Amino acid sequence: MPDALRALGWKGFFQQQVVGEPGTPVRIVAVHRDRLVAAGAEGNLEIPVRGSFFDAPPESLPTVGDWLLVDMETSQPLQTLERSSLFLRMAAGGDKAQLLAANVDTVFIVSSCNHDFNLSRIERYQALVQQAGARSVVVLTRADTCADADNFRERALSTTADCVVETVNALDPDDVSVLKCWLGPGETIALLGSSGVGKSTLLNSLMQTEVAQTAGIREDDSKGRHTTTHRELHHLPGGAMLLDTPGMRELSLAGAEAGIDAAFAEIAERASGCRFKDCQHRREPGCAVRKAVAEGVISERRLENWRKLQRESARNQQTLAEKRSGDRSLAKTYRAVQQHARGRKTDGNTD
Ligand SMILES: Nc1nc2c(ncn2[C@@H]2O[C@H](COP(=O)(O)OP(=O)(O)OP(=O)(O)O)[C@@H](O)[C@H]2O)c(=O)[nH]1
Ligand SMILES: [Zn+2]
Repeated sequence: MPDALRALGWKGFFQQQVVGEPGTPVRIVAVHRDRLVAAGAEGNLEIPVRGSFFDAPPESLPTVGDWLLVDMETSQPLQTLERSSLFLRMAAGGDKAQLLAANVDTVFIVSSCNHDFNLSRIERYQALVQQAGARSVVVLTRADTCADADNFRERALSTTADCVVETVNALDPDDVSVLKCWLGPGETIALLGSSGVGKSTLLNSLMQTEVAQTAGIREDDSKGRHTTTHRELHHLPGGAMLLDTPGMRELSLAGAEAGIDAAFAEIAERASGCRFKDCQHRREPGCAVRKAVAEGVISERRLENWRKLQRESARNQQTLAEKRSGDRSLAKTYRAVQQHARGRKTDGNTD
């Protein structure tokens, strides 16, 4: 496996898909209206957005982070490789799923050790990341301004069973080096978190430079309007890449029951013991989940949040299904990453 490709995030999961296939692998690093910018073993390549390959529904088009096989003679894409993870949002108008990022390995869910700290919001992000097929690490900033950072850490740890939490002073490059183990060569990461929690600060410390300021460069589209469709993969000093797209802040939960259940595993597990298959865990007789709440095994707050997220996901899914896009394509779009995530869990393989 060539080192240049590995540095771009090429892994066994992609290698196994290209055996005997024509074309050269390249990774999409930016998506523009009229062209894609890709990086490959031989350097960067521009792929014009034209031809039948692009004549597809939005949820099938390549997005930033995707691996494509390209005919290097013509710069024409031949196929998009199956993704190890995939993030999407509802497009403006809410009738289409719009792909935002593919093949992200680890997402740092950023929150602060202060009054902004909100467990239910962290859980929403955990469900999103689970659904996308990536792994999440909760990063709590402002540990330096808080006397009881460990208390926040404990509370964050009370979310999912396999939750990983790090507390940092995001202003200090030495301190954020605790995140190094997720930042090895060829690893792709992304940041999620509300405004002001310290994402740009964290990125700056990770880069030890001031790159975050330059993200989301404005450019003119063909009608002379400014658009902020520039999306980017930044290279971090340790060899990892940070995928920074503005839309990552508006991720949607749609058709995400599997991700929500994975993020609330203790509820999903108990629910299989409920008398009714469609039990809402409210006042139904024989409800194993309510029983666990009464016994103090499941928190009432988490059950309430699980319900809220299931509602949000179902409502968005319904909107997509009613409009042209349909739920079948979304289910299909997600199926592969769910299978990959399950495979990774059972064999411990991160490829
Ligand atoms: N003391 C301290 N200040 C921090 C820390 N993290 C962030 N800050 C400060 O918090 C403020 C907001 O941080 P940003 O990095 O701009 O937050 P953001 O998440 O990028 O915000 P958006 O760009 O709005 O999404 C800045 O003034 C930072 O200096 C930290 O760990 N310790
Ligand atoms: Zn029940």
